[in-house]
Amino acid sequence: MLKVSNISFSYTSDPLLKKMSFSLAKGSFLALIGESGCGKSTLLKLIYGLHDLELGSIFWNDDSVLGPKFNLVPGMPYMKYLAQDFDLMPYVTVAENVGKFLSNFYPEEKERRVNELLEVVEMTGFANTKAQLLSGGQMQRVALAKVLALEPELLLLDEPFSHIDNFLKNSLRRKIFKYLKKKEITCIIATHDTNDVLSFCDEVLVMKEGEIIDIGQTEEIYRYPSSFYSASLFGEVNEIKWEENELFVYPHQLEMSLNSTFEVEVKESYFKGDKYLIESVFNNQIVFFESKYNIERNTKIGLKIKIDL
Ligand SMILES: Nc1ncnc2c1ncn2[C@@H]1O[C@H](COP(=O)(O)OP(=O)(O)OP(=O)(O)O)[C@@H](O)[C@H]1O
Repeated sequence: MLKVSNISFSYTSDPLLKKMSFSLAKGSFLALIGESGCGKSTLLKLIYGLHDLELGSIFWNDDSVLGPKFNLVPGMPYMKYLAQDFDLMPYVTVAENVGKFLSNFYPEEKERRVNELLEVVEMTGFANTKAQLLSGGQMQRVALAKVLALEPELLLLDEPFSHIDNFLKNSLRRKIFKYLKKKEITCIIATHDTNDVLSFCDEVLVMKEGEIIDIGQTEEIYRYPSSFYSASLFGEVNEIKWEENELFVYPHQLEMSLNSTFEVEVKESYFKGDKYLIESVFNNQIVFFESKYNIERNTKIGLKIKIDL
């Protein structure tokens, strides 16, 4: 189990992470989400031991994570951290990069393992290509294979699919997360991509200005976000203020209704493939809802909130 207790950290005189505490069970996947610059990468680096904590402690089971002041080689041996810059050796092959941390003592076992991982990241055909000749997305896939090579107990991923095109992303994501579950590798993933979060992560931690503002099971946080900020990290959301009430409602939770007094005026329709996202106005507030069909600008439509959210 990972136990982060009361940690604080800053790069400058401004505090960045403020007394953060949470824990994560073995084998669980946690998504770190929050606006750019809120400290997600820094939190991953602290968990890995790349910076010294100012306050608090981080434990993986009974081992305390040590920063560079106390650890000659930064980074804890049973963890792997995939940074946004991939950290590949450019002049050696893909296979050598992936096998960098594997022992040469058992060459057949090493080759088998490298091939297995190249298969997971769908890079088998590039085994003998020098890393410098790869595209950004291919480099990212090799970097993923490399951090998996030694089967870490805790894997820390910083935007791991950001350079991978949509064509490949979905199947790759399914393969990687399935592999991690099978191996019971605990995983923390900093991401801006809600598809990483909703389908694959068991838990979500929402960060804002260096603090945890929501943490819990993914479905719970999605359905009952504590703020507009948390909800909007999952996509478009409406903050509907009505008399004394304030509600956070996703566009798919609204439906058209003939007799509703909640009447909006349509401003724009955005084609989304299987539906349109309609931008409308109600009491000077922007309201997004979904429609099967395009709706003309200035049309007045009654809406209601679906009972079964
Ligand atoms: N080595 C550093 N020295 C000084 N400031 C830094 C350093 N690394 C990051 N920062 C600053 O700390 C803040 C948090 O950065 P961090 O990369 O942790 O945020 P993030 O939430 O991961 O952002 P993003 O989503 O854009 O990747 C930012 O304001 C950043 O400029």
